[in-house]
Amino acid sequence: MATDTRRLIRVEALTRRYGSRTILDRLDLEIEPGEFVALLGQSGSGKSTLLRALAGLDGDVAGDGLVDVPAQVSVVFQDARLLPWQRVLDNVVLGLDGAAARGRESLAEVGLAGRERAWPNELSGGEQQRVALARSLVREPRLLLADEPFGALDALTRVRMHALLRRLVEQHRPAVLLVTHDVDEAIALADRVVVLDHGRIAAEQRLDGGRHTTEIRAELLRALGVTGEERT
Ligand SMILES: Nc1ncnc2c1ncn2[C@@H]1O[C@H](COP(=O)(O)OP(=O)(O)OP(=O)(O)O)[C@@H](O)[C@H]1O
Repeated sequence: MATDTRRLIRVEALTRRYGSRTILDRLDLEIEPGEFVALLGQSGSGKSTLLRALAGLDGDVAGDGLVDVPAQVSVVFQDARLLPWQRVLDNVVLGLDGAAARGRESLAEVGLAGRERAWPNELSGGEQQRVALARSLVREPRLLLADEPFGALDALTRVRMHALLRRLVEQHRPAVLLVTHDVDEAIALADRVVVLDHGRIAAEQRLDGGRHTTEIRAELLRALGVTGEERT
């Protein structure tokens, strides 16, 4: 059988403009199947714009370039975006016919077995994000896009969610693009960290165990424009 050498996700010379402002500037990015890429960048650097482009959620935005992504893409946002009038299980399998059993399995995977019939407002913020993850994973995405999914959670819940996400990704092996403000979160979770600056890639670091993470962290912070004095 011929080896499929295609890259799973390919962005080439991607440009996006809002009015006269160029937000993404001839950006190139490739993500391998199953690779976990974290995207860092100062506020306004274009992270969410890139994610929206990959999700196909920016239909009427001006720009050009190539976006080549697989058909099965799931997106998780900072807020869980559950439908308040649908029970937890119905939120997970929304739009999928005959998927209740798979939905239950997904809920069990995120630690919410037994909460299928709860209403979203009966769940904590962290639990709602678990439901959002279950909703994504039940669709078996080849690409999982996550825009600061843990940004609104407390530190302890965030650490738990990191472990959960790592486990789910190991099991389901989607490629992941995670937008985050948190350098340590990026280092903890990703195979590769990419820093965006004014819509271009300013730095890239692989977490393949070859180098010490303190060194990688310092380089990422430098690329983010954090001065030595500000570093902790
Ligand atoms: N719909 C829009 N109309 C006009 N300008 C927009 C729109 N969406 C985003 N922008 C602008 O594009 C720039 C990049 O926004 P984007 O949300 O991609 O940045 P970001 O890196 O995700 O920032 P943050 O970390 O603060 O979420 C910002 O300056 C923003 O004001």
